[in-house]
Amino acid sequence: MNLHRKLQQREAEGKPLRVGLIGAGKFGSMYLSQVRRTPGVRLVAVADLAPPRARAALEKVGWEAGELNAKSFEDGARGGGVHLTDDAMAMIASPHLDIVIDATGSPAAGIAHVLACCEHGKHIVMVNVEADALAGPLLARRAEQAGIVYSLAYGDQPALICEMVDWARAAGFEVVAAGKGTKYLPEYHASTPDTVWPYYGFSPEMVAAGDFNAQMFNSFLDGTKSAIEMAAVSNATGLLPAPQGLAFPPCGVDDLARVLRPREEGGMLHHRGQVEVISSVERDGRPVFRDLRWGVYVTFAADSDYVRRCFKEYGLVTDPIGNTSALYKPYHLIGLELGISVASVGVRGEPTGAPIDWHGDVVATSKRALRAGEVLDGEGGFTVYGRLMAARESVAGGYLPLGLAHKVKLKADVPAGQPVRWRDVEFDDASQAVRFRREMEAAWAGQAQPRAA
Ligand SMILES: NC(=O)c1ccc[n+]([C@@H]2O[C@H](COP(=O)([O-])OP(=O)(O)OC[C@H]3O[C@@H](n4cnc5c(N)ncnc54)[C@H](O)[C@@H]3O)[C@@H](O)[C@H]2O)c1
Ligand SMILES: N[C@@H](CCO)C(=O)O
Repeated sequence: MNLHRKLQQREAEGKPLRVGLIGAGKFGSMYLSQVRRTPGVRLVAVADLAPPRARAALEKVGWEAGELNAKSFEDGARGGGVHLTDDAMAMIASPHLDIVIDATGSPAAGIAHVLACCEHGKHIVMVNVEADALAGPLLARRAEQAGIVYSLAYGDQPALICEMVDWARAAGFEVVAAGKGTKYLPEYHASTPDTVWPYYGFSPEMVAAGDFNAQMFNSFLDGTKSAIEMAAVSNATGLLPAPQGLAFPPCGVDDLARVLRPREEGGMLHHRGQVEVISSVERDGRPVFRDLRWGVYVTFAADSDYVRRCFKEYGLVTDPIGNTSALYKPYHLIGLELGISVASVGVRGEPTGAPIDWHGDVVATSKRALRAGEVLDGEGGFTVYGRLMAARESVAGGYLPLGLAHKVKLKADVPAGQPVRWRDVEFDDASQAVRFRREMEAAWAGQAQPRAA
């Protein structure tokens, strides 16, 4: 690991990485708290729909009011403080920064931001995994053509999983499964922003003292974020979802190698090389022993007597036959560790994970019986949750991607628990996000995508 040394060099040479953040919410705030302590990185500007909220976020995490008065992007780049703006597009177009971070969570805005980064030659760190799940494979292709780096965001679980998958493969292991932990019960699929906090485990005092968006956090709970994240991992690693989507098996860290292996070997996987999310609670609500609620894992195979023996000699926890083992990371640090992506992109020119093909998709699925005339309200809302599906199944079924289930009116009733189809909604053909997604569907239509065996 030499990122810190390279950043120090940048600092010493007076050539800091010049960074602009879009979206100063919870994730953005966590990054803002760390960037001021990071050598070799200069925060030039923050763009948010509400600049006063951005100012409040910066001050809350320790910035002095006097550090927030840069008059322009140029002023910010020269060290005159941070420039606050509501104009993300102007920030991306500015020649005074090198790396843009999208931490808005808005799929349509994310697509627009990446395309603007391509146009203006800015690297993009995509915290906005909602946009990545909607159109990441084509966005990454566009970024490559434009000569910029498109990177998943370290600190969120997908990039941490990509790192573990890369570790295993680069060390010569076959990856059997990879994924993350979360708190899951089947009833959470119907959760709404009104019911999220007790399920999530936050007391009213914690909610009152924090800076949380109830709809965003509900998307972490109702299965949507898990589906989005596993679509991102699938597209970035080639690991495929099971045909039924995510099964959320309850599993503790000592059981990873036993549970996350194929069914025919005694585990629960549909196939080798699968993405899966494990639950920190048993189906009856009891806590799982040594759960991985906040973490990520990879299971990998030995595939030779010699390596199986090494696993034993060096104390690895394995499945009963000693062929599969696991590594895990107990936590993800959200925006607090986003600097790893910024540094990797800025000093190495390498993403911390990026889509390489289109395998996984997230389909809008009704939380309850929906009636024609109702308006869908996107990730974590009252009407739909996201279900992971193979991209080929999603396209063949004509299903509506979750990232487009925003402010669209239903033309038909949808029974509870069913995927919504494109033909069930009135969508705006002229919108950039709809056009871009349609373009991705067309671009991949003729390509043979691998099918889970
Ligand atoms: N909160 C978490 O714990 C967490 C964890 C992992 C990943 N994330 C990811 O971080 C991203 C943001 O989540 P959050 O919880 O910080 O949400 P949030 O609602 O707290 O913050 C989003 C911010 O972006 C701003 N914004 C929205 N659209 C914008 C636009 N078009 N232009 C400029 N600003 C815009 C909003 O005003 C808001 O301040 C999402 O992609 C989410 O998946 C969040
Ligand atoms: N991914 C986390 C939330 C924030 O990353 C979860 O599943 O609860």
